[in-house]
Amino acid sequence: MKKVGLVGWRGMVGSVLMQRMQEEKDFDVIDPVFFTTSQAGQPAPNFGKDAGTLKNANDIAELSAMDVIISCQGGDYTSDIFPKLRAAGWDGYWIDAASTLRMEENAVIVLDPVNDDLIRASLAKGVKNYIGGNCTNSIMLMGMGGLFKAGLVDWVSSMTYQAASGGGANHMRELIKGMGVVYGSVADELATPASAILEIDRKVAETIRSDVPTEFFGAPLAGGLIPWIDAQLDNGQTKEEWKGQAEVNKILGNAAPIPVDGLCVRIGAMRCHSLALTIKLKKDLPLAEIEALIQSGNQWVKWVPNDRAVTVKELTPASITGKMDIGVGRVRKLNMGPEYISAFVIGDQLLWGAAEPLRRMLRILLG
Ligand SMILES: NC(=O)C1=CN([C@@H]2O[C@H](COP(=O)(O)OP(=O)(O)OC[C@H]3O[C@@H](n4cnc5c(N)ncnc54)[C@H](OP(=O)(O)O)[C@@H]3O)[C@@H](O)[C@H]2O)C=CC1
Ligand SMILES: N[C@@H](CC(=O)OP(=O)(O)O)C(=O)O
Repeated sequence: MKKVGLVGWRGMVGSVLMQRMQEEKDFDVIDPVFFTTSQAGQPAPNFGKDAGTLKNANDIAELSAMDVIISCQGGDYTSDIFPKLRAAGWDGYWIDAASTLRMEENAVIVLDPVNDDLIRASLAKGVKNYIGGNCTNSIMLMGMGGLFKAGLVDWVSSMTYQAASGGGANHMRELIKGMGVVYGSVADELATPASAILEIDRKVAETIRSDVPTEFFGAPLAGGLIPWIDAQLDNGQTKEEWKGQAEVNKILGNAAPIPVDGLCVRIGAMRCHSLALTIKLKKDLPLAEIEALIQSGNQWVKWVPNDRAVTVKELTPASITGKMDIGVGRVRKLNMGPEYISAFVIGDQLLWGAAEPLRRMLRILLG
């Protein structure tokens, strides 16, 4: 059995990965070794198999004994440890959730329902680094992969609605605390049906401006939104927006890049990222044909007809959270012309957006 080192297993992405690996019985077919940067020597978790004690995640010799390492520990860890490991001659497979290595020439961004061919060709060529994609891009491609595969996409404008979990566990907690603070500011008035709505609104606005916690997001998210995600680039894009075109085209292995751009916005959802897409197709196709192509993308596409009742029930974070489904709906032709379509794509950003592509890459390696 292959020795698989797991780093970052107790973090948020790592915990979802452990949950999925248990569900899919991945631990039955590996020899797991758990690493930590802070708890070395303590008992390792037991996911159906005794794994002894936690090893030091900064110990290059311990890491070098692994056939495969999966890291969900974050970009700083990757930047520090990965070069040292390779410099020490380690030749195993590195699977990572962090963005650090994604655009490196010797790394593949993994999303096998979309780029299985590229992954297998890279394995055959001896590539050893397999990196999970940005959550928003992975969800978009899981939803619209059928159209990309058919070579029909001329360009994509991608406007996103990204959940708090994209920032990490503390950001999710801050969102919930903020919701509580907002509610608390008008709890008495809400209990009194006769109270004036404009007074409630005034108090809520004042609370959002001054009392909602902003330590992690830097701005109030509860009852609002933040139209900026990640670092500022010189060209006016955010880093999150830059990743759209760069990563999507790398995942697809495109020699001629398809333009992908738009604005990324943080909203008060817990762990579902959504995208409102405008897609320019290369030709005018009947809507039924476009719908069939999208549905054929992969088995996780959950097609939602462009109908009010089913859309408000099925194409929402409430419906999609915690599931492997990628919801795709609101598909229709736009006024701009017959080649222009809209689509709304939604997925759990901790599943397909982070953990799932990593465990599926491990399965590909195990054969
Ligand atoms: N959040 C997201 O949506 C996505 C994240 N990623 C990548 O994954 C990386 C990890 O993200 P995320 O899982 O959110 O990070 P977390 O902050 O939840 O976990 C990272 C590490 O923090 C340490 N840690 C310290 N205190 C605790 C605690 N109380 N509970 C659990 N862990 C603790 C653990 O390491 P130790 O055991 O060594 O102390 C853990 O492995 C990111 O940096 C990013 O590169 C990728 C895609 C999406
Ligand atoms: N930046 C994403 C989450 C994330 O971790 O992305 P990446 O893996 O590209 O750093 C978000 O905030 O929603």
